[in-house]
Amino acid sequence: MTDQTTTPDKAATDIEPDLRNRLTLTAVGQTYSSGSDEVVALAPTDLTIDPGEFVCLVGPSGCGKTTLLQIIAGFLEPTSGTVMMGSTHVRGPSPDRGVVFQAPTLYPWMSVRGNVEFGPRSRGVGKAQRREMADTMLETVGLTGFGDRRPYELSGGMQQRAQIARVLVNNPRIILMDEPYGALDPLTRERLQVELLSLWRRERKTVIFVTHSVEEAVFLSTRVLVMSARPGRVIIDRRIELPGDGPEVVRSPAVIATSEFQQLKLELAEAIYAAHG
Ligand SMILES: Nc1ncnc2c1ncn2[C@@H]1O[C@H](COP(=O)(O)OP(=O)(O)OP(=O)(O)O)[C@@H](O)[C@H]1O
Repeated sequence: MTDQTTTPDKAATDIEPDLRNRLTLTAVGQTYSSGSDEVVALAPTDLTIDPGEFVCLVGPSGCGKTTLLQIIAGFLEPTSGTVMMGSTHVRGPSPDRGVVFQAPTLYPWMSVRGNVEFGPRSRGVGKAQRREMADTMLETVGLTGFGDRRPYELSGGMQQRAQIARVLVNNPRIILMDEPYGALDPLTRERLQVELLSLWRRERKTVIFVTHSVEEAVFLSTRVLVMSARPGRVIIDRRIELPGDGPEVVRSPAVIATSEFQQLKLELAEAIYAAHG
């Protein structure tokens, strides 16, 4: 399956750059069937995400966060509705939408650099160029000097950085992250959160990030979507603005101590608690 442009190519290239990277979900729903059982994981959902947004998805366990992310990634075709990336109908995975999972999925038999080179190599990029691309990305995520190591020689946090480099090297328009820091210790997690914010500022990508932590969601995002218990649907769509925010500013963990942060965290935590039903 590959993505399909539903309008002529010319129209697709004439479209405003911002709209080309806009993600639009229309009545997207998912029902899983196994035997005679049916599970409505995601109720029909309408959603628009603009380029450069940092959106966090939170909600009770089993409310369909991963399902929604997998549909946007193109790993899962929804049982109803459509996903559009600009004027292109999402019908399968694409390097345009890079995915970072909770458990790093690096190939253990390859070096770290080999893992990062994997995407460009599959696209036929020559050896010298893909090596340069990989080394640049490893530098971006703070792994200069670790390219020749095997993934198992890296710590969990370093493996997550390598995974992010492997996604970024494909220059995706959207980065989808499914609880990427869930398994990390609190200090590493905080460091990687700040690194991610700094990367997001520099690269100007759209990020969609699933987390169970309301604090993580408020700290990272420009927008939080709260989902209800099954069948999942978006019940709160909240813009996040914190003291000191600005187009070039990378938030510091110090913002967590502000009353504005704590107030937002409380508001969203209460909504999630109520969403448990
Ligand atoms: N392949 C599948 N077949 C059948 N049911 C599934 C499948 N995948 C997910 N489900 C069900 O769909 C619902 C939503 O699952 P999903 O993994 O999207 O939730 P989630 O919000 O990401 O959960 P968690 O926060 O626990 O990771 C759950 O009830 C789950 O059991």
